Amino acid sequence: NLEASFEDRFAARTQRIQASTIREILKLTTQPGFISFAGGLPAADLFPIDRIGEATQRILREQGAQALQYSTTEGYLPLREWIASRVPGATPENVQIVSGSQQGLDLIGKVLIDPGSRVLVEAPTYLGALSAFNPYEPEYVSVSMDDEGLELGALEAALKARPVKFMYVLPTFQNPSGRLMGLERRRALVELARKYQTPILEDDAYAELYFDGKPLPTLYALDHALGGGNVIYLSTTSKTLAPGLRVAWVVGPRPLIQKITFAKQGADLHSPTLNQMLVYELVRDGAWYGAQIDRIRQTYQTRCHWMLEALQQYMPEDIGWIVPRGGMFFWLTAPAGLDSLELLKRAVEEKTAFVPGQPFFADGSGKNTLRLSYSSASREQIEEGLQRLGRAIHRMLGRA
Ligand SMILES: Cc1ncc(COP(=O)(O)O)c(CN[C@@H](CCCC(=O)O)C(=O)O)c1O
Repeated sequence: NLEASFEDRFAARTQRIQASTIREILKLTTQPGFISFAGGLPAADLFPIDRIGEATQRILREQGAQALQYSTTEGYLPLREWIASRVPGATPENVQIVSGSQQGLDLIGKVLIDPGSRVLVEAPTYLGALSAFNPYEPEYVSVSMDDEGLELGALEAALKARPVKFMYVLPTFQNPSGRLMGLERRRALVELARKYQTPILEDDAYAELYFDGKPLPTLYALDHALGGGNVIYLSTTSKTLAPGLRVAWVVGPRPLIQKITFAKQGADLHSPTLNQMLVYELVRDGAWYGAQIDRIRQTYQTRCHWMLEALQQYMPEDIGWIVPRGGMFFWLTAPAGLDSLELLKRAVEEKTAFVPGQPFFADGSGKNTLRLSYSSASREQIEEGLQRLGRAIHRMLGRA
């Protein structure tokens, strides 16, 4: 029949389009009584719903026609000006608003990756970036990490071996490992990237979610101090306001931003006008926005501590983890033989879930790793969910 014949009609590039593991698990976890640690879902109890209602009403009252009309592809100018004012050396012409940083990843892939282009990524890296880049058929170069992030020796060897189109780096509370790259490593990385004239795509989704100490300078800022032009910076309001608004931005060299703007014209014309105006209304009040982010930081630090206690109590001793100093995730490593995909099946039987680690590795490794998110779990859910997970792991490791 005609419907079935679509199976033969798909473009060749769709061979590289697979379901997102996170999105697929998300669907699973809507069953009652299910406790999921899978999606990096920001704490819904912290969404500023009343303030968003008031601001939306005000915008519709005072600028309704503009808010509901088509608008420019580049994005709402006052918001671009606000973003540029916080990025060293940036003007609004360096800023493109995108519908979630996920769209930023897709558009950057679309304008930079040819079939066979080498794209350098961390091992592990954010699986959503791999999903965005895959249809453009890159050849990934996976580079190992130590406690601080990318190992620069391995990185230089890879850059020396063959030309790389760009490197995708998450220096601040890396997804999924939670790692934080220190200042010296950041400086050395930026210098290395300039030496090999290989642009860095810096994905800074979790920059504001630090628990202690001061935020470190972005790779973009460090590169700007050396003359600029070699870092593309991605950030989003998904973790500080609400992911459902889909408002994020790319800051980068003007020729690239212009190309992304043209690509976006062909993708969705522009990001939602009302949402951009709403985000601007919220962030322009620095006192409120700063307090909002403080609330989020304190909540995640508390939930992170609860999960750490539960891990110590319920995990077998041969399960290792990295204690994050910000962000949303614990990254667990099990004994080499344990397959976390198999573990997920047993965990789901116990009505709990996490993200198996293998989809975060471009080189197919990482079977024995898993990612847990604490950002939207209560103390009881963390306690109960980790007990369930502990039982599943003990059974798999063949212990009572
Ligand atoms: C490093 C990094 N870059 C981009 C994104 C996408 O965020 P946007 O909401 O598109 O701005 C994210 C969001 N990742 C979350 C949310 C995924 C949400 C989902 O697929 O349901 C996660 O890893 O669970 C990220 O961690």
